[in-house]
Amino acid sequence: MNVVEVRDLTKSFKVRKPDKESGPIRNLLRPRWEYREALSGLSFSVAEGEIVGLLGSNGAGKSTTMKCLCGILLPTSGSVRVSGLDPFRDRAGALRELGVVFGQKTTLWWDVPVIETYRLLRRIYDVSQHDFDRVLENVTEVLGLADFLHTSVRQLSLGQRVRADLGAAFLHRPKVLFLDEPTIGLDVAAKSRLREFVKRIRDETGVTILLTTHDLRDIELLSDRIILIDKGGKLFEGTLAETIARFSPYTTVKVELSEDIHGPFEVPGALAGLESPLTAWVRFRREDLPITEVTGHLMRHYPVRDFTVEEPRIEEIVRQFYTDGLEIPVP
Ligand SMILES: Nc1ncnc2c1ncn2[C@@H]1O[C@H](COP(=O)(O)OP(=O)(O)OP(=O)(O)O)[C@@H](O)[C@H]1O
Repeated sequence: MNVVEVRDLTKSFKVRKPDKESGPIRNLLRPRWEYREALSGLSFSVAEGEIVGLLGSNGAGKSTTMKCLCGILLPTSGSVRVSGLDPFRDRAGALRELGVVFGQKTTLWWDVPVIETYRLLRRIYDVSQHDFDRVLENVTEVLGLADFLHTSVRQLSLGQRVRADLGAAFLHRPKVLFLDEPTIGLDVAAKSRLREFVKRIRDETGVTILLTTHDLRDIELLSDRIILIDKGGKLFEGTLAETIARFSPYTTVKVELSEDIHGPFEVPGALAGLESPLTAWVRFRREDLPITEVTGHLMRHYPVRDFTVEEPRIEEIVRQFYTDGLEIPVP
């Protein structure tokens, strides 16, 4: 079942059109307007229990999509549904179904202990004391909140604050979590802990997660599937394995030889060559040539001391998308 549905979503913003001919006073008093299209017919869906990474470079339309999904922005056209509800027209209903965490902003009250915000949220969401106690026990354990549940938010480290935010987003047991840059600004250890928590929450509760992030490790370690957007439209969507197969269909094997070879270094059906007298490489399309065939050929025909297989990484593919666009690489 799809918990998030986005269909032909467009969103335009009315913005002042700078008129260089007119002076600043005239621009202020008689502004001219134009429309900036942030989303231009975006469609995607997220199934129950999935973690999907929504990716795109700056200005691609990720935040605008998230805001439409939270009911903060009214789409210009198209539709969004969260658990079957229109988040703009039925905001209260939709908000019960979703929890939101912004890595850059907190939803917690700054001056009061974390537990006090949680108690207030219990009343806002009308969660029974029994359910609240059960979920609180669970998030405290999963997110490791016990040490700072009674500390005011202003005294927390960034990593603790984001974990407390995650707990707050989860108190009413939403079906969907929107995580907007959840690991931004965290150090390596805190990032890694937070990723573990997110994975554990999903595995233990089956919550559906839509994630935007610029951290490519978040994508690699958390997402089941990615959706790449650019200029407000979808460029590609697929599981991590599909993305790798589509955009990086080649594998490279680095070979260490135990002695010089006389003659060329060749593997049928692959590109291959010597890097130095005792090191060589083989590059081949995984779809055309099984790796066992390549390694078998190497072992039979060359004095191989060791070899390493370099599989493509999703991180590299997305990095390439950010820098060069989506071209299928040629070996
Ligand atoms: N309130 C607004 N008024 C005018 N234009 C806006 C507004 N919000 C977003 N935009 C424009 O819409 C486009 C998409 O912006 P959006 O913030 O959704 O991108 P993003 O993918 O979240 O970028 P980033 O990674 O930098 O956060 C951009 O061109 C942006 O300038």
